[in-house]
Amino acid sequence: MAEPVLATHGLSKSFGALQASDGISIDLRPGEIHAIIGPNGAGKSTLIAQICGALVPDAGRVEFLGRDVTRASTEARAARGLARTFQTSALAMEDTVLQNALLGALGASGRPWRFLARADRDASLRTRAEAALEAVGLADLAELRTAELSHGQRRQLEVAVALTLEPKAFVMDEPMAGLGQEGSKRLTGFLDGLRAQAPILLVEHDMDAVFALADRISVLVYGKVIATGSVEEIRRDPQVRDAYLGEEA
Ligand SMILES: Nc1ncnc2c1ncn2[C@@H]1O[C@H](COP(=O)(O)OP(=O)(O)OP(=O)(O)O)[C@@H](O)[C@H]1O
Repeated sequence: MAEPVLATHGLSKSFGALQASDGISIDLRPGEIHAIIGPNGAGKSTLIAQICGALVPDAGRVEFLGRDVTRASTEARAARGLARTFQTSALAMEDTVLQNALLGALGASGRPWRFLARADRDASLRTRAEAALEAVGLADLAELRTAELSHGQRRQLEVAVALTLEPKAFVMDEPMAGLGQEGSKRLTGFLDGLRAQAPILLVEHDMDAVFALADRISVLVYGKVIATGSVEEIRRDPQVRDAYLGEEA
């Protein structure tokens, strides 16, 4: 089996008496979408925060591309290719779609921010930004103000910004939230193709999307992984049905 791109080993994190992560070991393999599901308060966001570097675990390790990054900063992990997407606030709404992509490309280039004013005249940055927009299907909307994009298109733009960093793995926190049925369906189709660029660790409540996309699913309950398996294995698992899926599956 291929080496995992990203892995946690026994991650544990408490808030006072509350054990939000309880010895979590999961991995993300090349080319896959691994979905993390579980009821509200199960610890999904806490897990992602430790994987991306926003929270330091009490115990356990995070490995990315074969290296221990448990103590690395969020920025250091991002620079190595760990892309956390769907923090909509990161987009500059009054700027154009292309300017947002250029901002990502500038960040990726490591050039100082004072280059920003001239970024659109820099051929290499522009090429990188335009290629990312092309990849997510927004090339035709490059000159539009970002505020004019639909919610779904903004999420695609966030992926484009991430793509300028040439990510080795995506971590996505509820990308379908607020999209509506049509938008979710379109984004599902888009993410389906994106896994070829880099594997995706996907936290999502939308079970249609999860069942359509996931190669593997891990179920988190009270900070513990109670099951990991294929869509079929998870749908059939009596413990999972009890704890989370109920009759939905
Ligand atoms: N900074 C914090 N301080 C104290 N308790 C926290 C903190 N962050 C999270 N928690 C608690 O840890 C538990 C796990 O929360 P977390 O947000 O990780 O769950 P979640 O699975 O992402 O939930 P949701 O699906 O509602 O987003 C919850 O009981 C939450 O109240």
